[in-house]
Amino acid sequence: MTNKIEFDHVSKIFKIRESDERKGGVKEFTALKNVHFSVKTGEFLSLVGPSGCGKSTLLDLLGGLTKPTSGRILLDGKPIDGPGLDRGIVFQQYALFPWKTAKGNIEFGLESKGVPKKERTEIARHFLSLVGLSGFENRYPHELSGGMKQRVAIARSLAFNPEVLLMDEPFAALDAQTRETLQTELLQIWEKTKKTIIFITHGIDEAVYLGQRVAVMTSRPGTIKQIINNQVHSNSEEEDLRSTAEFARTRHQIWDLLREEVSKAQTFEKKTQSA
Ligand SMILES: Nc1ncnc2c1ncn2[C@@H]1O[C@H](COP(=O)(O)OP(=O)(O)OP(=O)(O)O)[C@@H](O)[C@H]1O
Repeated sequence: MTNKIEFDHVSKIFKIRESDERKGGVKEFTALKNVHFSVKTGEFLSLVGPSGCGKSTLLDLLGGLTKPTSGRILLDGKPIDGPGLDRGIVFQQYALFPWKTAKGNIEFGLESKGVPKKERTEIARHFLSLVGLSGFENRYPHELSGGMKQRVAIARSLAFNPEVLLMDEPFAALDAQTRETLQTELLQIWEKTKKTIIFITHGIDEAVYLGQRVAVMTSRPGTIKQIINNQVHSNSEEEDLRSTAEFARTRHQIWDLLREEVSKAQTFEKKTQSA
């Protein structure tokens, strides 16, 4: 398998205002430092890390929403220089147009891409069916549950046929049962569509359930601490993956890597609050 995405020694420094207004200056804040890893075509990579370690920053860079301060991010060997339809992004908040139906929300983006009306409708129906929402196409967002809205958001991203799906805690706002259902559905969608997926989460269980590999980040400045090859999927065909010994072992391994980073991040937060 070839590399779809490569982070080549990427750092990101933000300029922030001094908290002491009298100083009137600007100081630098290193959010990501020397991030270096790659993702294969068709791979599902989960990314976990303590709060504030730079997960969303990393995803924003991949989405082309911001640029690295140093280093390069390559997509199919070419540097990313802005947003593009080759990358779909799904955020925690569904960001649907409230005045458009589920189908209308999906069709809207396709319209701006110049897809003819008949084709737009077919594509919207296909992806609504893929996310289990056939029959709900004429519902407005306020008539859908949180899980359904997130399904529409996923369908909308997939409708552009992106090669890469970037997901920033997409299930974090959902209740536990809906979250588990959507995780299973996402795995099925990934198997059917063979997209390259990078999935950010706070949940270790979610990371282990979904990712073929799980990348663990350090506390700030964020960098990749370790990438675990997740064997949970290869060892079990029929059982509930979450109850296997391999799942528990991998979960434990990731928590061991994270524990120290979470405590560093908490110490930093306390220091910042008391400064
Ligand atoms: N535009 C910005 N300007 C200044 N600082 C920023 C900016 N965006 C992010 N940061 C800082 O960079 C750090 C990383 O933020 P980011 O949102 O990427 O972390 P995260 O790991 O996604 O956090 P969480 O898990 O809490 O969502 C944080 O300390 C944040 O305050």
